[in-house]
Amino acid sequence: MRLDLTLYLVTDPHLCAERGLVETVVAAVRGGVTLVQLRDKHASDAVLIDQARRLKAALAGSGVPLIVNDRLAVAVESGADGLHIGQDDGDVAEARTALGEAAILGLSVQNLEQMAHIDAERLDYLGLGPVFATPSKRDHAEPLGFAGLASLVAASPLPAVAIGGLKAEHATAVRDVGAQGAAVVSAICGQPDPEAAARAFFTR
Ligand SMILES: Cc1ncc(COP(=O)(O)OP(=O)(O)O)c(N)n1
Ligand SMILES: Cc1nc(C(=O)O)sc1CCOP(=O)(O)O
Ligand SMILES: [Mg+2]
Repeated sequence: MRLDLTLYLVTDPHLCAERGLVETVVAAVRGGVTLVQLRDKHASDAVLIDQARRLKAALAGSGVPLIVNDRLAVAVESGADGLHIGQDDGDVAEARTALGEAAILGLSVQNLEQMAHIDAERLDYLGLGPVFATPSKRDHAEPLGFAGLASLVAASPLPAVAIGGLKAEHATAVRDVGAQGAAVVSAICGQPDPEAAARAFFTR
């Protein structure tokens, strides 16, 4: 499936709870979200597989791929379109072998040292962050700011998406430093109108 990093929704189980995971995602896709990541740090594999299957069904025909955060087994078992892993989430080569060549595989990069060691041939994109401090990820690295983001983008051999504290008002600045787009949790999840919240990234 085609990879478009323009507006990447990363779900949060608590922020999506009131409206519901599937309904939140479907509304956000109506608003222009181009990629969706199922992220829940505490759910069991069985629960995540069920959620991923329901999201895949809801996204059918939209052209928007579904990525699973962290769990290779869940991505494979659920038939998701890809996997996003961090620096400590497992081996890129192992993930690529298990997922197959057609799957989308993303990796988090927080600094230039990590960038120097990426396995670019087996990856499709990088997630660069956090740009700003954010309560959505308690254990995040030192914020990059836009200057730090620009340095990482310049060093990246792969398409890159910025993440961490990003709101609609940052969409232009993210693209100005050369990133393909913004990945967001709270700017869409938990907003009273996720469709309008997503659309705002295209109108500012
Ligand atoms: C698009 C995107 N970029 C970065 C991350 C963070 O991944 P990671 O560092 O593995 O942290 P967790 O999300 O697993 O807490 C991401 N999920 N998505
Ligand atoms: C999942 C995640 N990863 C980050 C990183 O820096 O790698 S920051 C983050 C959470 C982003 O949430 P919000 O859009 O609400 O700030
Ligand atoms: Mg991770």
